[in-house]
Amino acid sequence: MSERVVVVAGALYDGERLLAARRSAPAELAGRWELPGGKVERGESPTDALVRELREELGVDVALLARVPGEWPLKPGYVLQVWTARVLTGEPRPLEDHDEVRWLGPAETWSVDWLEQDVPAVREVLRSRGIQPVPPGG
Ligand SMILES: Nc1nc2c([nH]c(=O)n2[C@H]2C[C@H](O)[C@@H](COP(=O)(O)OP(=O)(O)OP(=O)(O)O)O2)c(=O)[nH]1
Repeated sequence: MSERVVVVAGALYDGERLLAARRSAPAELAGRWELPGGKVERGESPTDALVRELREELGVDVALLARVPGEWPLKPGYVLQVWTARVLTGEPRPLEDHDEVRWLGPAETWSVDWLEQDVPAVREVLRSRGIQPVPPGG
């Protein structure tokens, strides 16, 4: 039986602004926006994995703040878990898997083309921050 793959992602905040990252690969996801992160490796804790992924992908050291309640299905066998975080050192830049990063103020949250599977997670991130979750297109 195949194991469930946990993908961990960061909702990085700078004040009220949330960081979105545009994927450059694989082809079917390229151009769409996501919360940066990656797969938890065998023997690694989800939080260690997230700190590692954000260092590799964005060149930043982060402090994780809180787990956003819930988890969201991605492709079959994959689930997404999200933590809010803030940058301790570095300025996020796209080093791996992404070709652009953007800080989004509350009114700009839905101005990027999020991966469909990320939309409920982003909505929950906003709710956990006490921001009225205006739906995409709303
Ligand atoms: N990081 C991340 N991945 C997501 C999100 N939404 C979503 O469907 N995915 C998918 C894309 C990938 O198929 C998978 C995560 O893999 P990844 O490629 O980011 O992870 P990784 O760095 O550990 O992978 P790898 O390149 O080492 O294989 O989950 C999201 O918000 N963040």
